[in-house]
Amino acid sequence: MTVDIDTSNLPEVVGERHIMQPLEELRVEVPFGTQTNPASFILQKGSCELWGCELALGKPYAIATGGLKLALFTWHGCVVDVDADVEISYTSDETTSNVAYVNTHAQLEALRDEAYQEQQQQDQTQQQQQQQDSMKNNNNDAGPKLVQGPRVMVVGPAESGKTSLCKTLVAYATKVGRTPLWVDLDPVDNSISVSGSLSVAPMIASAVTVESYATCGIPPNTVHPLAMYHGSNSKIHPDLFRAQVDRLAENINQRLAQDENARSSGIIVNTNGWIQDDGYKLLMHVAEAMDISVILILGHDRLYSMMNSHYKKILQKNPTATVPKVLKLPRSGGVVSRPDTFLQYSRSRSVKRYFYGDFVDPPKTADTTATTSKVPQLTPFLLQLKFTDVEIYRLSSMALSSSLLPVAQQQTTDAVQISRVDLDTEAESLQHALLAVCHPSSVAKWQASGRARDLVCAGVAGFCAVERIHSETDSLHLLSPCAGSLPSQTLLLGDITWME
Ligand SMILES: Nc1ncnc2c1ncn2[C@@H]1O[C@H](COP(=O)(O)OP(=O)(O)OP(=O)(O)O)[C@@H](O)[C@H]1O
Repeated sequence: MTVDIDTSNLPEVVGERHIMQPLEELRVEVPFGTQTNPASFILQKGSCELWGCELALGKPYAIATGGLKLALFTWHGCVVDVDADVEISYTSDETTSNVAYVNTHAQLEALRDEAYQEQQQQDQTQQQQQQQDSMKNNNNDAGPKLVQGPRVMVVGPAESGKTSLCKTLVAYATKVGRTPLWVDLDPVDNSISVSGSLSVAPMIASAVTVESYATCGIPPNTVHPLAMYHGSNSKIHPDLFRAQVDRLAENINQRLAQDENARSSGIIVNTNGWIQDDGYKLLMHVAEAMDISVILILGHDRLYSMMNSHYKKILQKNPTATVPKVLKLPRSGGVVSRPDTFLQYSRSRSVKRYFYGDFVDPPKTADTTATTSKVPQLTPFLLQLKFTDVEIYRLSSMALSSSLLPVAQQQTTDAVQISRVDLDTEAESLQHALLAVCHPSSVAKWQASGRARDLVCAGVAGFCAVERIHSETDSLHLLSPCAGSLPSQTLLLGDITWME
């Protein structure tokens, strides 16, 4: 049934106008372009949202370099203008997946409410118990059991809409005042930090914006993510991945133990699209390590059946075991696969955004002739360091295939290894490399234990990019997000390079 959308008193058309019926979605693809030719869209009437994040009426959203593949969805109908060199744009009414996602959010909300109330009751009982104990002079130090909100993991093949679903669930949750942790375990295309990392960020409503959802995940400087450097955006090292996930899970538990609102809000985990063989094992590892309570599978029957029967077997052996609920969700018909060049630009944009922030309006000055074009939000600095001032370690994995080991023997060396880069002979190979700067505390821990995983499975202080190598003066120029010396001299190297 079509509804009459009131198109009276509309402002002048900006670009192309789209009049959308309730429950329709405008799907837009814009290629990467130049900064002088930004893509913009504006909601002229009604209401609509980008992956759960509502657009403000009459506000132009400009994306400096284009490079968009997005969907604007309306519950009640709207008028949207899109001003861009669009590759393709069309309206679709096949949006049952959006309805399924909002229903999923409602079910998660019920679990969050339950967790919050249970925690309140438990705290009350605990207080009463403590009062009684103090009257009887009993010293019962057993702490209360921490009640957890839903721990959700989104899985599915590559380009099935996992990231978009995570964004939607995060946006809906923060809109109603929740503060879930958003975990991104996709080093190939990370929404929270630069690509090549595994990361987690505590989400709040102000960190969910249309501009950042349209390009990456969160606007710079709103929330402070914890990022571990996996070192590659083209492949996943299973041992390193497992070790980093375990440590992330510990960090998440520590954080949630301190923060009651975040605990009841739960976590939302985005995974990578590796679902076959070792990839499947890694997913099961994540589910166990992160104590996942709900697994959402995007349109993949085989994966659904494999996971379901895995947990059924566990329950058959031990009927009291706690296993996650496995749910299948429809995949949106709008999800598109991105060509390699698009992905490369998109990764490069996420690194550039790390150093320069978003493009924002220039500060207002009395000079009326001053430029009005957008300027980068942040200013990175160039550090010049001697080779002797830094220690650079390459991430590597020493995992031996079981076929290379004697029968029934296990590998004795730690599979997570690092090797020092000899700057006297290998400096040239660092050109444009992205380096992770380690925290002094993790460097100290690693030096005391000698275990590489103490260094690589810790959150990094930040990232630097090698701008130039001066072999004649034995020095290198690093682009750093802030002025002053680096927090530590120990840097991690993967296979990611970046140049402006
Ligand atoms: N409904 C939609 N309409 C148009 N484009 C969409 C829609 N949903 C998702 N997309 C786009 O499709 C692409 C793939 O979606 P998304 O990143 O969510 O998938 P993914 O499963 O996380 O992919 P990957 O496994 O490669 O990280 C993205 O560019 C996204 O912006």
